[in-house]
Amino acid sequence: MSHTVYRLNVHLEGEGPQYFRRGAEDKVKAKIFEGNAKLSQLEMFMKQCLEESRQQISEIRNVTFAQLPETHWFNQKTNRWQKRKRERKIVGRLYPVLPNHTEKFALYQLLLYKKGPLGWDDLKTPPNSTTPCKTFVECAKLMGLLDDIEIWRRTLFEASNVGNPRTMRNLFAQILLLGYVADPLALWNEFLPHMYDTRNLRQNDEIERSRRINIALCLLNRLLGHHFTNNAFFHIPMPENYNAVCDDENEFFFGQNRALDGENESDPTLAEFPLQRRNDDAIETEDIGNYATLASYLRLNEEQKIVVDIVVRAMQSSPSDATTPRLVFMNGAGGTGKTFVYKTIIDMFIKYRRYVIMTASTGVAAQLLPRGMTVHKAFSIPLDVLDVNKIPSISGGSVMAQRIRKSEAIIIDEISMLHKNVLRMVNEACKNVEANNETRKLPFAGKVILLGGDFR
Ligand SMILES: Nc1ncnc2c1ncn2[C@@H]1O[C@H](COP(=O)(O)OP(=O)(O)OP(=O)(O)O)[C@@H](O)[C@H]1O
Repeated sequence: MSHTVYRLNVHLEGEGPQYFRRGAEDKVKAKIFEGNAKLSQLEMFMKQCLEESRQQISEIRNVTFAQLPETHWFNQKTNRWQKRKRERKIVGRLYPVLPNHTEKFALYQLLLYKKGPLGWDDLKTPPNSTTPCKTFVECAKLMGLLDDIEIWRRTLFEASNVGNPRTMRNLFAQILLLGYVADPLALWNEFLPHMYDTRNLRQNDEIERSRRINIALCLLNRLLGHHFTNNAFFHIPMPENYNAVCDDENEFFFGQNRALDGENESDPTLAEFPLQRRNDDAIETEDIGNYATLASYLRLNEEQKIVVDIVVRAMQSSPSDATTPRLVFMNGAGGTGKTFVYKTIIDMFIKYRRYVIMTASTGVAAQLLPRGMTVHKAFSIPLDVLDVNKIPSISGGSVMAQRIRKSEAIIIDEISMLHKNVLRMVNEACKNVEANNETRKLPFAGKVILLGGDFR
């Protein structure tokens, strides 16, 4: 190795790291409140540049932040950059910043470019100007350092010739998630007319326009939500009345809402909202008794039918009925039809509108299952499963808790690959979110548990 790499932290104003020994938290907190917090390496670089400019000398003023470590080192004791006495082979590297953290990414670009910045405002001031821009993004754009948006503009423009609002939103979400767009809001605003349905919309009807735009925002938020993020993360307005437009719970258990998603021919934004809600009481009484006539059930072989029968019988019985088994294990070598059984059960559950959570021990296995997710994700299982004192932290009002509470059955595939503590934690998660005191005492809060795997 020829050079040593010196890593440098990039942060926005007031977000610099503060290092302290355990026990000194209060001291550090007080200093921050007094405005006397220790300056970070970046802040000290800018401060020393300012000092040099006042003294009319140029030493570190001639270099960028990333070049600084080649000639200087940061003395932790004095909290200042100091000139190296001996020449050393060192290269400075800024810790990378993801482009979707737009302001920080713009700052990162500016730091790579600008030599001897005199402060935050100086960093925001383009060359040949004396007035700082409002944001780093604005400045970086003026300086031509952020031009990645062009490729996405062209992509969306091309798509807008043929795409309907739904496909445009899907594409837009993909671009946000994978394309690292520097200014998502500008892109959204530019293509907004293509993101919601404008058919039969009178030109002056602003109320109706806002309603449709809000629905488009809801649907975009939901698309992003599938990837654990939301509009706000990309600086795009959050929708109003999200729950009235998107019934996420319904979608999670029973699949896409046709009124919202099934439209190739018609756009969802024309649908009447809020949607008519299902009557949950009616669902509870829906009869699962004639499941044996379902086409998917009839395709099962005798052994597969036994498993499905046990699961259905358990669902039809009361959770407190100790005579009916509720904890089912399906053992079978690879390719013997376990997934086929899960799929049949899921089809059945969807048909009879009963709630089930379908999981597998690994993401790859989960992908093969309808609506599959990993056990860790479904029950917020901590990574360190060996710690017997750990329990999943699920807040009672969270979406996750509601899903678990509603579910009558839980399927876990590839069980042989899971540590026993995971099952313990699933059991605890079920009990912790259960509202009924009696069912809470039962294993897995009385839910039907189907485990499948191959222990050979
Ligand atoms: N009753 C059935 N009727 C028709 N095809 C079936 C039936 N059961 C299983 N199959 C088919 O057999 C193949 C293997 O089944 P499946 O994927 O369900 O096995 P598996 O036990 O889940 O395997 P693995 O453990 O490797 O995931 C699949 O193509 C599936 O469609």
